Amino acid sequence: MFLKVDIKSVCIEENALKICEIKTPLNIEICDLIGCRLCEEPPSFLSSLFGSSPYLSIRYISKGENYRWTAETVQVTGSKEECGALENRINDKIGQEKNRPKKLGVFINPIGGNQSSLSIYSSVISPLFKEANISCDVLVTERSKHMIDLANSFDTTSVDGLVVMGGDGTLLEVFNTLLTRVQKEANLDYDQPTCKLKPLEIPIGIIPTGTGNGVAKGLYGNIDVVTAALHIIRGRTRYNNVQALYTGGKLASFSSVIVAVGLFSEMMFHTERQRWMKKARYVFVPLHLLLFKKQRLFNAKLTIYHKNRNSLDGAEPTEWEDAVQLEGKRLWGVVSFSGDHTQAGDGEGNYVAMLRNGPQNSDFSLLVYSEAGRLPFLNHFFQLITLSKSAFEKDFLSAYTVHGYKVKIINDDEALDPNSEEAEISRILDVDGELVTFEDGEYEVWNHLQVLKFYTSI
Ligand SMILES: Nc1ncnc2c1ncn2[C@@H]1O[C@H](COP(=O)(O)OP(=O)(O)OP(=O)(O)O)[C@@H](O)[C@H]1O
Repeated sequence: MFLKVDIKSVCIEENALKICEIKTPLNIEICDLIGCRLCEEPPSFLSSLFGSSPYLSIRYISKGENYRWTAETVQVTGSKEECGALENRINDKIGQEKNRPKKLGVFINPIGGNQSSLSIYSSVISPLFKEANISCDVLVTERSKHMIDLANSFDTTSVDGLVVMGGDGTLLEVFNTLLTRVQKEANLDYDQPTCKLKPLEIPIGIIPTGTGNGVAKGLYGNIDVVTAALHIIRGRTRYNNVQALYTGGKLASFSSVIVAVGLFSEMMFHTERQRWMKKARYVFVPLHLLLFKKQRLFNAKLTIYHKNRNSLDGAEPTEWEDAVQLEGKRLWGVVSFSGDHTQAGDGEGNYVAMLRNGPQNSDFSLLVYSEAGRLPFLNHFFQLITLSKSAFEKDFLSAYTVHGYKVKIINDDEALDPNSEEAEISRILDVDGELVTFEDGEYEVWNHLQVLKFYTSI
């Protein structure tokens, strides 16, 4: 929306900028102002005769349906002195918004999703950050895993926050590196699942330009890049939980979306090999596997941990209960994802509910799949993507809310050539869309509360 008003219809109050004498008066909260600047009409014949007319361009956040935010403009006309005075008052007010970042480290994966991160940064994100008076240190990856080096050598004390442009995989590389570094610096025994981790204090924002953008959906309610940038500009933050994966007695990775073995890791393995298909591989590979390939079932011992029910309310529990042990059942997959599936309803916004309620709740969702018909599974798969409640009510699926769990694969196929593709697939996990190998057929996943701080206002 573009609005042109006279300076006399604008007034600033304690918490809001008001624009009256228009059809629908505007009440813009100070925290929703992006920035303002004094401009002059470009020189013309008339301006050379009568002098140029200055105006103040005020940019603000407008909140639409489905959590979609846009950047709008009010053009205020008046004398140069009046406009200059209003500009100073607005900028003073914005300056009092203490949460707002002034300098950001921007980490860009140029090949994620549609490979459009760089052009989105220069045409959309950088101009918005400039309007908000935010300066940026920009780092762009040149190869796979380069983000880990970039994050590792980045001085996080030189900025107020970080911005990741890419998908869940890029975000994972950044926070895996930084969160692990924090634990090392604090000298914590972070390879122990019950070790209380130190939070990563620097806030992270995500501009969703990957293929899988699950975290952004949970933080902003959609994967619109402008909405994401406006959340970052506003500067409000929230701590989120992470899952931590342990194998071979060590911490192997954190995760903010999904840890999966079986059908989902097999899908990710083949998806990675078809990168040339770009985004289409995320449709083609799952369909091909589900419709034409034999289901790879496996035996596993699964141990589920709940919070110790004897622990005092609110106190961090120090012991854990073995609640369920599933053994001897032929499984197709074991999948955990951050957030609580019982918050699922109908529609995209549920990602928000799932993650928003997460930090107070120490549990996360675990799905255990047994053999399923192809079509019922496909139906489930698409319901799962939209987080529909009915996705979790299937006879081939057991859904739990857990604090941690352990999987021990019981390999009954001794004849498997250890160098074969089959064997390779049986040793990998899908962690936020990245492939991670686990050792001796065994791994554990535990939830860690409020250790990552994200820019979000919802
Ligand atoms: N410049 C680069 N060249 C090649 N690979 C890169 C580059 N930068 C990052 N990567 C790799 O991209 C992957 C992360 O991609 P991300 O998940 O952010 O986007 P995506 O489109 O969702 O991912 P993917 O294409 O893997 O599904 C990581 O494996 C990372 O190592």
